[in-house]
Amino acid sequence: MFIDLNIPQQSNLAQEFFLLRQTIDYQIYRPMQAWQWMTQTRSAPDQYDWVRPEVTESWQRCLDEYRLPLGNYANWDRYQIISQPIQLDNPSQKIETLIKQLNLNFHVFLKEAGVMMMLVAADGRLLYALGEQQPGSFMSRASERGTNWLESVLGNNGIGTAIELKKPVAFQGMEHFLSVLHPFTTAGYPLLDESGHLLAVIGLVSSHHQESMNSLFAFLHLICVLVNTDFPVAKNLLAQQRVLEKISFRAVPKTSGAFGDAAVSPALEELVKKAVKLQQYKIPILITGESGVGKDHFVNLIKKVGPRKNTPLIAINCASIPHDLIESELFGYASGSFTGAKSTGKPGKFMLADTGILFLDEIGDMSFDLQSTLLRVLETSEFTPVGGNKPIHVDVQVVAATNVQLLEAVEAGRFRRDLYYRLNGAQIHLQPLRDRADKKAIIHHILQRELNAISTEEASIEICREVISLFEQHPWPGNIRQLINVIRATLYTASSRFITIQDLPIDFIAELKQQKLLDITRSRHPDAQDNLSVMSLSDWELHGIKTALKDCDGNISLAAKKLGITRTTLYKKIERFGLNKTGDDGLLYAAMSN
Ligand SMILES: Nc1ncnc2c1ncn2[C@@H]1O[C@H](COP(=O)(O)OP(=O)(O)OP(=O)(O)O)[C@@H](O)[C@H]1O
Repeated sequence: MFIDLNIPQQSNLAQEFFLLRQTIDYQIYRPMQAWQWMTQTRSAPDQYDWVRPEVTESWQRCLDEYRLPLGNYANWDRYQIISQPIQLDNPSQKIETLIKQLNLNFHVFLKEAGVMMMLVAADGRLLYALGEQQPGSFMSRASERGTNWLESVLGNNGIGTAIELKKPVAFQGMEHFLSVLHPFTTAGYPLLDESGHLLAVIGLVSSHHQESMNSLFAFLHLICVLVNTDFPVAKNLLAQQRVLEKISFRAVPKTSGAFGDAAVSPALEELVKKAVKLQQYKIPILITGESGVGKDHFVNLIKKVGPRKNTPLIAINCASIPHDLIESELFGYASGSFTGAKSTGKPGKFMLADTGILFLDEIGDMSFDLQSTLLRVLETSEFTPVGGNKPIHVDVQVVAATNVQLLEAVEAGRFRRDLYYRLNGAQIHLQPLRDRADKKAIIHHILQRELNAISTEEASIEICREVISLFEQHPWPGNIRQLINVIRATLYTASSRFITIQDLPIDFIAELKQQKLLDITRSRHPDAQDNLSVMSLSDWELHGIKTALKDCDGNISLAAKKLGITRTTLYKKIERFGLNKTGDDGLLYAAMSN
């Protein structure tokens, strides 16, 4: 089998790489000091301006959990090649075959670039390595089949840490715990099965560590995208990637239960059950909750599964009935009762709802004088059509809904107290989406539903995890209605079948920024490159400080907190970089004394 290098859409690659870079960019980079400090103090530095948190955390594991020795030597006594045969399950065997195939296409590049590509089993043992190494060197031994790359043996490294964290990760130079890896950059990309179970890791090791982490990661990513395009098993596995923010949602076969395609979590189901019971005793139900939480939708659900499921559901929007038509709308009229009336007469909503449910939507917005008319009928279940002379008795289940605080309206004299108690036989409150324990489940359900609606059999639409995570964090002031609108606007106007932040509607992006869920750089177009990756270390530091000061409007305390350093340290750095004179961006930081 020859693998056709069918490179996916460039725009997707650019977007994914942009997302990836965000995870490996430093604010300030000073691993040498950090490493020396760690070897002297036997503790990982917790100041974020030294090394990235991933580095600190992995060093901490090396110290506390694996108790690796410190110093200028590798953990040779535990570094070993495990000789017993490596049993691979089926998917890993397929991946190994694939990597061998990729060798046909990459070996020249690997050789020229001094990069080793490795396939490592989930237990940390190396299965296969491509690329040439100097005989007798550390790397030539570490690339033998069976070599154990786990963190507990070689300290943090792209491969072992990817196994530990089950996410793509890279380390360069002195970010490695063991000095034997200091001359290298290591990167690893885990392949997971659909349930998140680790199958193997594809790793790269480069001997040119300076500034090479980004390009190594990009190359690794390219390999994995190629795996993804031509390898059905891996396609599903890679779909689960977290840092690559790859597929999290794709269309699945449609299923429909008692509630159709509604998002019904156990909590909502409980409320439906309660409402069904209330209907059995014909107790008026008052549904409350913010706009868009699904009050209307809820009424449809309780009709679907309640005792009145085969009877009419008649809805009245109490806020919009014209005042002079209210009586005829509600009670109907007898033939010829007024000019313009139909000669046959017309049944009103109460009549139409007989034996079924009468839904009084937006009851809190009903005008005060109409409230007494309504109260009268609710009390007797009887009404007389306009122009008629015989009262009519009806059997209706009354359900009202409002997003107004009705009790407050009662206190303020805008809503009749007696009507309030008449409607409020029992109250069902639908919480705003942001407060619901089942918020994520609802979001996921609706995403899935909308994806199903738009995906075709041939082509699925996929949504990157970062977008989903923003959805999960957003407070959704417009509740489920807003959620549906944003999802639809995103899906229907997306530039490709892989949805990223760039596809979100502009007004929603603005809302995310306002909520501080998205910073400006995260929503920038992926093609907007900057030169951050080729800055010197002190440029990094300066850049980090300036950015923090700007973000915090010059507030020293906040900026120091953001940078993870003390105010005194920040003042010193400001002085060192001459930021206490007027900066090139016109800010005089020295004037800030907070
Ligand atoms: N559980 C749910 N599953 C799927 N869709 C839902 C669910 N709840 C609400 N929706 C959808 O959310 C949107 C808003 O719901 P609905 O109109 O019922 O809200 P509301 O609380 O009545 O709003 P308002 O007070 O503004 O009238 C509708 O499109 C509805 O279909």
